[in-house]
Amino acid sequence: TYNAHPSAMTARTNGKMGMRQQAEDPAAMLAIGTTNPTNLLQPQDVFAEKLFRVTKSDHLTELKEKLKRICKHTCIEKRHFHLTEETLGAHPEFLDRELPSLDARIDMVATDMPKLAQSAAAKAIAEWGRPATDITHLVFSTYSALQAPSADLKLATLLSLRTTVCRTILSLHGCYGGARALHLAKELAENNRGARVLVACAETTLICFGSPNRANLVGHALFGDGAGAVIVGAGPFSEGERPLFEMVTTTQNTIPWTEHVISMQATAGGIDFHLAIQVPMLIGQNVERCLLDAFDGDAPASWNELFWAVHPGGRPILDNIDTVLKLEPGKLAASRRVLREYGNMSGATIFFVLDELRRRRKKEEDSGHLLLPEWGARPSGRESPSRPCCFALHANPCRRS
Ligand SMILES: CC(=O)CC(=O)SCCNC(=O)CCNC(=O)[C@H](O)C(C)(C)COP(=O)(O)OP(=O)(O)OC[C@H]1O[C@@H](n2cnc3c(N)ncnc32)[C@H](O)[C@@H]1OP(=O)(O)O
Repeated sequence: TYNAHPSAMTARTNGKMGMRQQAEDPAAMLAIGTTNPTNLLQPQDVFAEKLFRVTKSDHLTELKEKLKRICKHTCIEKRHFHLTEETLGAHPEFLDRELPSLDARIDMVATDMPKLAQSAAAKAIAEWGRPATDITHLVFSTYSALQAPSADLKLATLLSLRTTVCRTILSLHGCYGGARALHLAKELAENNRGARVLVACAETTLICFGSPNRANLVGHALFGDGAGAVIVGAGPFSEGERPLFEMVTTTQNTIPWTEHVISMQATAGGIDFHLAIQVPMLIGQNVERCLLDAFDGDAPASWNELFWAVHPGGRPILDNIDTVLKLEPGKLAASRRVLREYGNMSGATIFFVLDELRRRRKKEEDSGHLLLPEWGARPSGRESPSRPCCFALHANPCRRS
């Protein structure tokens, strides 16, 4: 309901119409769940051999050697995939970009991708401890949503969310989808008193898989499948709710003229993506300026005063952030571990990093040696360097002074 007079609008929205009042405190993450497909776990050291065999590309010896070199440099040890050799056997069109395959891919992800998200969300809801019907908003991000009714409705149905749940889907945001979904959830939670927002992100490379060529080689070496979910809510909290990370501020920043650097395009043969070789360099050159913009004059004297939850887009990206921000060794350990264990799961990756960080903090707390700083930042998580998002996070809201 809109009214030209602001005070009339306030009166109306604070009245009986339900959750329109603002929350008392900043939003916080109340629970985190992650999951990976169990179909295929692929060690990185045999990935090139296997990919070239299953795609019948063994004759491209030079390309295979290059993928082996690239795989060695990723610092990834293993990745999970939904797509199996059996599925590829049943869908030879997935190998040949000239053959139409988008319909078959969409059919498969339409069923399987919401189930992957369901598994992560169910873990988050179980940790949260309240019934799924207490969720008021759902924000779902994926680069595989090319259909309506879309994956958000399917996920809401699978989880038996109430029919009044307010749903939003973010499509083709790629790596910054998880961060943008969290950003939206913060705004929803803080502007609707009592709201509890389920943020979910599920990514599967099935939608873009193809036979190896020069253009997709790095993608083959980097990306994996996974899903993450977080419950976001702002205070007052109900009994049993435990804030994990307070989401203090969120910003998004654009590096001009970089739209061409990372892109995705739906074609009859699946989604094509492009990763320019300059990505790590552009991030290195711009990360500090984006952070200074985000902190808006309030930046700490040293970036080492913060803990870091960085989207591990690739090993040289993390290396450049380390170098430029002069981070102490181990500051990006959570991001590096997630990259090593799962690869780059695009938008879902940040949920794994946050989960890893809270595990590390818990371990430190239990041992009585708390090393992780109380305040943190989460730069990156972008589909392209042109669209970074940044959070300031507070790891122990109860201790806030
Ligand atoms: C922005 C975000 O954060 C969002 C995302 O997650 S999107 C993904 C973003 N991530 C990236 O773009 C980073 C990808 N790059 C990497 O991880 C690394 O560069 C890499 C593992 C591919 C190679 O590691 P490296 O230390 O750069 O090794 P280097 O010896 O220089 O390169 C190895 C080969 O890869 C090639 N290469 C590197 N980056 C490439 C790229 N983006 N495209 C094509 N080829 C590439 C090099 O030309 C080199 O080829 P030759 O062996 O034939 O000379």
